Amino acid sequence: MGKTTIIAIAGASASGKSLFASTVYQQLVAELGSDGIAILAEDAYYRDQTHLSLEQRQLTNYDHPSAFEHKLLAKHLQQLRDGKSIEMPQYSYTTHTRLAETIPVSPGRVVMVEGILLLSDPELREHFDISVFMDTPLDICLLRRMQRDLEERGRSISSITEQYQATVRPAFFEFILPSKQFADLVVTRGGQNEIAIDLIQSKIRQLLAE
Ligand SMILES: Nc1ncnc2c1ncn2[C@@H]1O[C@H](COP(=O)(O)OP(=O)(O)O)[C@@H](O)[C@H]1O
Ligand SMILES: Nc1ccn([C@@H]2O[C@H](COP(=O)(O)O)[C@@H](O)[C@H]2O)c(=O)n1
Repeated sequence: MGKTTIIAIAGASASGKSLFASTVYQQLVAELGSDGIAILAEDAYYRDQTHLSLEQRQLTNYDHPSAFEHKLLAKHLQQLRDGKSIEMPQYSYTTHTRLAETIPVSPGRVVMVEGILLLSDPELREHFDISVFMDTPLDICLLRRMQRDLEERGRSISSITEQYQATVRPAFFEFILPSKQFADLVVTRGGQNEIAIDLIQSKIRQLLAE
């Protein structure tokens, strides 16, 4: 196998990171097959909290770097680069814990990883060959997050608004926005930016052809 390229996709919560990553992935997989290209989620590396009660887990700040096991993510990225398979954790936003089952991820020529704090961690940044920042207006992110958290993450309007004001918005200004300077490509209009999707896909095709 040739050299591995690791592409990070960062940005605010609900800025469209996973939609962007999966759009790029699905179109390429249709052309190239699933060998050679893999997607990881930073959210899968939220710390396991099974030792805490549900009430205690609800008090965790999920927008602070300390909520993530970035060292494990860094180790997994290095293993994929070294041509080794990894077992990616799975995470539940309902119980705020890791699931017992992991997902095997085979090494590929291209690894995409998406998450809010990827570019804010200097050690993680060392692993990225290409960094993308989704620059979606924060009010749009909030609207999308509300709808998603209500429909998919079992949250109430009051818990969404409390969490947003207590941790999500402050962390955006403290950690996420300052990390934009480390991006090679800043993407506006998220998953609807077909030019940006095309650019990343062309780069990936070029890498896979080398
Ligand atoms: N350009 C867009 N137009 C409409 N809805 C979008 C767009 N981008 C993302 N969404 C929706 O917003 C929500 C959050 O998007 P997602 O990609 O999961 O964000 P992130 O991974 O950054 O948290 C999802 O429900 C997704 O379908
Ligand atoms: N138990 C958890 C874990 C995380 N969150 C929120 O998820 C956001 C990151 O995921 P995105 O898909 O939105 O990028 C982050 O802002 C956390 O607040 C949560 O609510 N509960």
